[in-house]
Amino acid sequence: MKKTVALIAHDRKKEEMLTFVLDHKEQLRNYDLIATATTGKIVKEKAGLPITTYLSGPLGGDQQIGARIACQEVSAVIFLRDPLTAQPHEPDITALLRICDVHNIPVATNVATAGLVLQSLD
Ligand SMILES: O=C(CO)COP(=O)(O)O
Repeated sequence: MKKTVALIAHDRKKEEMLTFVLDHKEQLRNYDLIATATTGKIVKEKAGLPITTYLSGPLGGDQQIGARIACQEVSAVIFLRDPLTAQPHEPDITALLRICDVHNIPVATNVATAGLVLQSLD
């Protein structure tokens, strides 16, 4: 069974996420990808990778992905947070990071770490 990798990026990090995905496209094909709505739409349309999307982060998407993590269904999370902008759904973001720690799931919050996490998944 394929491992599942979650991709999430805040608005000012979406371009960085797209560049990361394009740079790692062949490797990412090996995984079932899941994402919050807008991040997933960009990955699907601009990188052409199949991806399952949930709600947008502010509407509950982080919590939906968190639920999958809690069910042990996600192998790694790449979450490019915007550290310079306050988010209305900050509690959901904190909860997502917390649930990764609860279940010892690797979570990368910048592209440098994301590269290392992907390398170690194979
Ligand atoms: O807000 C997000 C994560 O907290 C991301 O949601 P979108 O991918 O829908 O922009």
